[in-house]
Amino acid sequence: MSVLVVTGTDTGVGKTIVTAAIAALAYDRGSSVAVVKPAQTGVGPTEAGDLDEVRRLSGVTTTFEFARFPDPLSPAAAARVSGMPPVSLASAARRIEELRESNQLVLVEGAGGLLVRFDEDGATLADLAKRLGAQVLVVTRAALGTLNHTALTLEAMAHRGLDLAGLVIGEWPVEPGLAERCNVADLEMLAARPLAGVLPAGASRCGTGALPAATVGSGGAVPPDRAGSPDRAVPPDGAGSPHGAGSPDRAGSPDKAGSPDGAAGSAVGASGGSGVGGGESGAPVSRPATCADFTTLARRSLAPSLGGVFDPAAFRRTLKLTG
Ligand SMILES: Nc1ncnc2c1ncn2[C@@H]1O[C@H](COP(=O)(O)OP(=O)(O)OP(=O)(O)O)[C@@H](O)[C@H]1O
Ligand SMILES: C[C@H](N)[C@H](N)CCCCCC(=O)O
Ligand SMILES: [Mg+2]
Repeated sequence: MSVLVVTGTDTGVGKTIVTAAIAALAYDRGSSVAVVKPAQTGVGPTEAGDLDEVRRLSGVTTTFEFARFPDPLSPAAAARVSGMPPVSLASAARRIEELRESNQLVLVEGAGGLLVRFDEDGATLADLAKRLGAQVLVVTRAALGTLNHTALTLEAMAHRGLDLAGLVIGEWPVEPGLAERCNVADLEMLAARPLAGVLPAGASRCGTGALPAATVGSGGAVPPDRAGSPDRAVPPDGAGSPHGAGSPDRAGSPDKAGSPDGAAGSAVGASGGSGVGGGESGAPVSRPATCADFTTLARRSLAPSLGGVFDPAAFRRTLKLTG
């Protein structure tokens, strides 16, 4: 149904954890969700990639990595160096369109920022989003330097007629300094809208016994019944939370288009291996505590447009910001 492209102002800004958070919330409310990483670079054939992290945190197992290149480079450069063929934008778009037919939400995580190249012809994630007619979510940093990177990304999107789904801060520090605090209002000014989410630092430690303190959303969350904003980027399909955090969960996803990660020409094994959602048809499986914790955190950290209850105005009040 919907495709949401997740980009960032840079590599390492938290696209993967934000993708996992959106996936967790969609899954929790009963949506069929697929997550695609068209090109994974910087990890070897047997190493964990971004989709392993998505599976670990969200419990979503319908994940697809179209190509993997070992060198930590842009997909175009990594393909060139490895001698492997680059990712074809046309074929990536085709496969995502197929997934869209059988899933209520398809999340597509880029590599690095919006204009990083997939191939020698200069195809980018922006081209993929355009071809798919997908909204683009921009993950950004909180720290000094983010205003320029964010402005450049948003300007490039506007130039290409791409629709902004929202701006999310990927990692909000436990002790924000002056720049981080001031940047909240300035980022909202650049996006011409409130933040669509703020993930707290340490969010990826879910499941390691070190869930971060509720630095975001505590006292800022709006009641769950507000989670029906008309301008939501993620469709409000499904009623209630059939996969409620910690509750018995769905059986394996019968609605997958093709087979999950690793099965379609990828060298990547299905190393998610947690058994989440992987039960025999009809047999409920439990959602591990990692995903329950992470889903709770995701709900507090993402705005209603992304399925959560994060309230940017309350967040600003908590920071004692006026902007
Ligand atoms: N909110 C957060 N809490 C804890 N760690 C975080 C958070 N956001 C990002 N990180 C960490 O920062 C690093 C980079 O983040 P991440 O891998 O999500 O970046 P990315 O934008 O997905 O980069 P890439 O372009 O490689 O896909 C990771 O080690 C991740 O665990
Ligand atoms: C290896 C890294 N983690 C990403 N997967 C790829 C980032 C490419 C960035 C290219 C660039 O903007 O210079
Ligand atoms: Mg990533």
